Amino acid sequence: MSTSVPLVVRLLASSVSVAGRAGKIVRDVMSKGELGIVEKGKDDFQTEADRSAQRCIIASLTAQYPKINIIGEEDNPDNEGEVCNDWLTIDADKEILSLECPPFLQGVKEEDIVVWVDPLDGTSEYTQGFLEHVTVLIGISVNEKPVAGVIHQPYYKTLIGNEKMTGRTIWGLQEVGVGGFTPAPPPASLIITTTRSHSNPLVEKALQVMNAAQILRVGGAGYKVLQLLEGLASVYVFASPGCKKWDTCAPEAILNAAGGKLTDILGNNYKYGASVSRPNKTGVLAAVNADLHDYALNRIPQELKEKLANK
Ligand SMILES: Nc1ncnc2c1ncn2[C@@H]1O[C@H](COP(=O)(O)O)[C@@H](O)[C@H]1OP(=O)(O)O
Ligand SMILES: [Mg+2]
Ligand SMILES: [Mg+2]
Ligand SMILES: [Mg+2]
Repeated sequence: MSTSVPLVVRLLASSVSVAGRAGKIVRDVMSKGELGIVEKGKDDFQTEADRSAQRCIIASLTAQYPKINIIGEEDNPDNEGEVCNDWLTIDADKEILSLECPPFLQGVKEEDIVVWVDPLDGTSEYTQGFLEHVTVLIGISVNEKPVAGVIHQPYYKTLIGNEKMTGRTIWGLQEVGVGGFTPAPPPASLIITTTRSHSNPLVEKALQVMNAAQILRVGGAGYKVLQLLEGLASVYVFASPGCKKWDTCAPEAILNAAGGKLTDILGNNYKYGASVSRPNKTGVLAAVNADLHDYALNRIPQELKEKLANK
């Protein structure tokens, strides 16, 4: 790999490759049928796929970028341990390596970067068989801001010619754009996407006030942001704590690169430095463009915003 390629671009290229490898681990665990489910908390599960995919991603990125702070969702004592060679992925996606690095990211050093890893987003859906909702998320932040990211969808199916392909990888880089799929314009009417497995009265209240033509209930922050990018929905509303920094870093970076916006329910940006608290306490509000984001933000009653802020 050429070292003349700026660090952020190399890291994104490596992340695209390793996300695909992690996606294969996610499929392999499911085909073996031994999910090894552990309950971390209420409505909060971990499987062998979450654990193994995270070990693969963290070991592979650490081997290549030893000084980058990489934070994964799973509290996994094996993270530091040996990882089989078959999981170590040091390839880098060629298409990404050839991207022009935006000037503001050219001088970035390993010490300036925090990578947020969600090895399997949509674990509830994974255990219940809603496999297309499952994604692998790798978000790259620089000086607390999400600047690049990868959403890999291990169960996405396409036909290319006569060949069946499984899995796809969507990426985004600020000031460059997005790739790995064809973005589509927003739907003509207001279609909202939201949680299917973590709802509560506040979440429902925030949906009621939107006056939406349709509400889609699907799993995972990654999958919902993909729905925005593909023109299946225009706004993602989740007025509840529950998501964490690894859920939103990659989706936010990709959505930004496509001209969209992701904030909390009060309209404030989350920060992604290593010392921030993990939970996104004040929810998620994302939209395909600033106008729709403004519309949704203005619809949410002040009282609901305060309830969430004071939780
Ligand atoms: N109450 C919660 N407990 C644990 N994880 C949550 C909770 N709410 C949201 N999440 C995480 O945020 C993602 C998006 O939320 P939702 O699917 O409900 O819209 C979930 O897939 C889950 O990520 P993960 O599956 O990686 O643990
Ligand atoms: Mg989880
Ligand atoms: Mg997640
Ligand atoms: Mg997860």
